[in-house]
Amino acid sequence: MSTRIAFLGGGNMAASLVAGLRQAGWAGTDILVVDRNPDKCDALAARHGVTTATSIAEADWRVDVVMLAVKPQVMAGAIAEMRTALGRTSRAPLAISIAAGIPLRVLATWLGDDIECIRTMPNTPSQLGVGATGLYAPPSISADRRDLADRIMATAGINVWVEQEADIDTIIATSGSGPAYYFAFMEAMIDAATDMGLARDSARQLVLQTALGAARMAVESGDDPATLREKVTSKGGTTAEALAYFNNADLAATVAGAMQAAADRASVLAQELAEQAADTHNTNDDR
Ligand SMILES: NC(=O)C1=CN([C@@H]2O[C@H](COP(=O)(O)OP(=O)(O)OC[C@H]3O[C@@H](n4cnc5c(N)ncnc54)[C@H](O)[C@@H]3O)[C@@H](O)[C@H]2O)C=CC1
Ligand SMILES: O=C(O)[C@@H]1CCC=N1
Repeated sequence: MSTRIAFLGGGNMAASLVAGLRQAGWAGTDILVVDRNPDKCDALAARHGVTTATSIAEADWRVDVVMLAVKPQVMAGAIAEMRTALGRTSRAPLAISIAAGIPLRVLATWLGDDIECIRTMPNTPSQLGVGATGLYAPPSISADRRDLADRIMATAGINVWVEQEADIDTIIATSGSGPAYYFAFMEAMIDAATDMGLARDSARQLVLQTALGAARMAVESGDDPATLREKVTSKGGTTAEALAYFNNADLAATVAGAMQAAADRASVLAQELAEQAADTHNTNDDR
């Protein structure tokens, strides 16, 4: 029997994962996207032939897996609505969270005892099947359910499982947010080349193809990035000058600082959401 997957939230990341699933041959009729924005639903239905619903309450939640794909700040409310709607169905789906900064202990308070959850951190290149996803499952999750999550996320690209949930914050800072770092670098190079006199379109073509070429070499050549860098760098040549400039500006420390800032933000989000979950719990207890 086929596995039915629902996406709670049909935004950027859900759209990327749906594209990966469809490209890998997952049937559109086995994918439900629930998003309150009808434009998102219409676009995904037209592009990928998936079933959609604009109301959590009215969606058909007879599914095997729910991908938790709304923003962290609105997750509690969306799950609460889903829980009410799920009350009508008999089987509890496996939840797979893709949200940054919501620990499993917080998700568990929102999901309830009967819905197990696996935490993942994908990235937007999933839409081309070249995504990178980190995954963590608590020891209580069965091998079958881990395999199911692995199979779903593998349609997006590579999977890296971690043994500790805390490592997910490092993955957020590395591959979750990572595409944006490379895009920012591309933007800066395009601007610089344009300022130096190239037509913007020429600068754009050269920068993008260079990024693609460098990434493919790093993945396909078998050499590590340091070796590949050395092969570009002629003694007394031009690359050495540029790299010395980066070193003087302490590029490595800047990158490390940026990644730490991303991981710290995930911790702060987790703290805020844990407090919110405790408040909700206390309010319910007071009733
Ligand atoms: N964008 C990215 O590169 C990545 C995002 N994530 C995670 O994915 C999650 C979603 O992020 P994005 O897709 O970027 O956000 P987004 O804002 O593009 O998508 C969220 C969607 O949820 C919908 N939504 C909000 N409340 C709803 C409700 N109550 N019922 C139904 N739909 C509702 C919105 O209409 C929106 O389309 C976040 O938790 C984020 O941490 C994870 C990895 C990478
Ligand atoms: O910026 C964010 O919070 C999300 C998580 C990783 C990428 N985008």
